[in-house]
Amino acid sequence: MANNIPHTIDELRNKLREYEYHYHVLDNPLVPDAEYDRLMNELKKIEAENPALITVDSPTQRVGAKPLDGFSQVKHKVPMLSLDNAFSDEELEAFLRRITDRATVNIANLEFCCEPKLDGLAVSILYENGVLTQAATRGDGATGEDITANIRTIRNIPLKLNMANPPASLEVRGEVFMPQRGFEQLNEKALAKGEKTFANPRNAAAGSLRQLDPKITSQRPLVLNAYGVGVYESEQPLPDTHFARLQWLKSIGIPVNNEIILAKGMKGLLEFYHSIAQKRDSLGYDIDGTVLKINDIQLQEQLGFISKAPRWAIAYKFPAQEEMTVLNDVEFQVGRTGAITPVAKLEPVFVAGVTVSNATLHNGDEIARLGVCIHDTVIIRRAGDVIPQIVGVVLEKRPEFAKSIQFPTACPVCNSSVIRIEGEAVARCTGGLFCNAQRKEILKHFVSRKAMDIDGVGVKLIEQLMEKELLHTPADLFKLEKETLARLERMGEKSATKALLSIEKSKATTLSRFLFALGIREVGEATALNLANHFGTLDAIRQANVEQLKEVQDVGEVVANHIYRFWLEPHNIEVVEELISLGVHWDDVVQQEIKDNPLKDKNVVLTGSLSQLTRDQAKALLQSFGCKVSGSVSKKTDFLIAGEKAGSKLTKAQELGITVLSEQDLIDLTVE
Ligand SMILES: NC(=O)c1ccc[n+]([C@@H]2O[C@H](COP(=O)([O-])OP(=O)(O)OC[C@H]3O[C@@H](n4cnc5c(N)ncnc54)[C@H](O)[C@@H]3O)[C@@H](O)[C@H]2O)c1
Ligand SMILES: [Zn+2]
Repeated sequence: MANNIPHTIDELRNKLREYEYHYHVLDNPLVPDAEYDRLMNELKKIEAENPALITVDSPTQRVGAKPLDGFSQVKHKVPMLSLDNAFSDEELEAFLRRITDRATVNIANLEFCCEPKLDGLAVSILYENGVLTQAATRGDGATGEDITANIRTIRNIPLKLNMANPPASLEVRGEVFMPQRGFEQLNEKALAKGEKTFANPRNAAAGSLRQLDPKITSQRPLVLNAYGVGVYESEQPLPDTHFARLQWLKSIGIPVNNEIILAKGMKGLLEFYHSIAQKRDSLGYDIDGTVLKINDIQLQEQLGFISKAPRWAIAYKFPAQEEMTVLNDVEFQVGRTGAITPVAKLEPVFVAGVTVSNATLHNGDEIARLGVCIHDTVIIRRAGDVIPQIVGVVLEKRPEFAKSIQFPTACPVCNSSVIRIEGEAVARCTGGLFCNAQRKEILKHFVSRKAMDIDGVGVKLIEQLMEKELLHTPADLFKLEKETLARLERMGEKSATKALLSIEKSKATTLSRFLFALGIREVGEATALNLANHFGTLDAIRQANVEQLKEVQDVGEVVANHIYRFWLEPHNIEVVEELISLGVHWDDVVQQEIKDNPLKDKNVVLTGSLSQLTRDQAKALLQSFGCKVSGSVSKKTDFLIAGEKAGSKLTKAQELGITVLSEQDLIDLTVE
């Protein structure tokens, strides 16, 4: 066994170095911090038990990582250190005990400056004679990267100190981080452009600050909070407590965090820790714990440093928000609107205080973006009240038997086909009228006032009937019998009669109400009316292709596709035909006769931007004169109406020799 230790230690150290490189240098961690911390603790334990094995280059003895090649290097005059960690009250007590071992103080009265531990990256900013002249990352603590140009782009960092007699040099130390809102917006933009997103705000901040092109940094929402002073040269001495120094920094224009307070003894430290933990979700920026520092600078100096951290401060950390676990399977759930959501079935894991065994994967794009497979080890993030999410895959742990995730082509609930309309992230079950997952919403909508207007059938009754398996599709409503209804809870003879009467009455309806009642996605009342007026009969609507559907006012590509797909699903047709055979009827819409005019029956295309009419107004105007308005220019096109900045359609029309009219021409034609 003993022989095994050096081997284990080497492996451990190499693993830690690899993780540090990816985290500190590439800003792209391979594993969650919790995993890194576990390995680090293990190494510390082995080294504590075998002090002879400690080497100067062990990860326990060093800070961060070497600076990246692309940047010039900055040597820190005063080393930039790390912090010792505590993860429990016992570890915090041990820290306090180490202080009393070295200094005669009464802990109960010892004052600490208590600060949130901001989750970004440490920077050093040098002001010479009041002017910002240099900025650097922490790097390996001795040497950092020159990021002066990038730091100058951060709005809350003054380029000049706000004071009369500035010190010859003042090195401000602090954390640059990205507030959550900015992080979300940045990721949304990246997603929209199909670019890589950041797993968390810390990576986003580090990746944004360590850019070779400061223009990119300037577009990133970064913020500085200062937490200390490094080099200081001036005739004026600095205040003699840490807290007073922070106040002074604030007074000369350097931003300092507002949550910082003074507290005494173990009790005071714990109170701060718990109150900040409570506020954590509402701060608007990520913190991963508290930093507790002895306030008296003289005592700080007396205590000094151990290898890579001061003895007078500790980071008391919160439980990790990111953990890793195995993705056992993916289940596809069908929502009330037919949206199909992949749900990750996880090996249960404890994250930020709760056991997590499910996480949302959102949609097919998200699965592709993550590149996640079943049996992968994944990184789970649970921040605040947000549903746990998979933010990354630990590729080095992918087993050979990992298998890719197949998005279903048929609905897992009703077996209707699943489609995804171009430009939409969500895939949906098309069996709207038939699908059990969607039936409650569909039925509620079907009976509603502006649809079939069945006022004797409310939500409670629908729920009861569904529970008793008496109601699956809207057609079942028309098969209900009085005895069945009367036997239901809170129903009785009278309500049953009333329900049946209003069901009977609803059979005489209009085409537009019926269309609206079918609950086709994005077909609201107005669209249903336009469809009915345009096509006149249900059969005509059923037979229309996407191009023909797009001729209807207010119907664009997406809506046309929803309507078209609805009729492609045989289950929907079954229900509609059943409704009709059960007696639902309407009069076909009589289409108005349009008087002869130069525009009647012409094929017209609109392009460019109009100044007097909106697109929809122009379309409606043309239709009222009997035009067919379509989206693309072809040989069949009679007129092209071209507004400002018309592009390829105009060129094509000119090539085909098609008459081109201006917006004014159109108005003149229609006024006469
Ligand atoms: N996931 C990985 O692969 C991986 C690899 C390496 C390191 N890490 C993580 O990095 C951390 C270790 O890095 P570290 O050495 O920078 O230590 P640290 O982040 O735990 O603590 C030191 C840092 O805290 C920051 N800080 C925030 N608020 C502060 C305040 N008010 N006062 C003083 N400092 C404040 C400073 O940037 C300082 O450099 C751990 O959380 C570890 O899990 C993760
Ligand atoms: Zn379905």
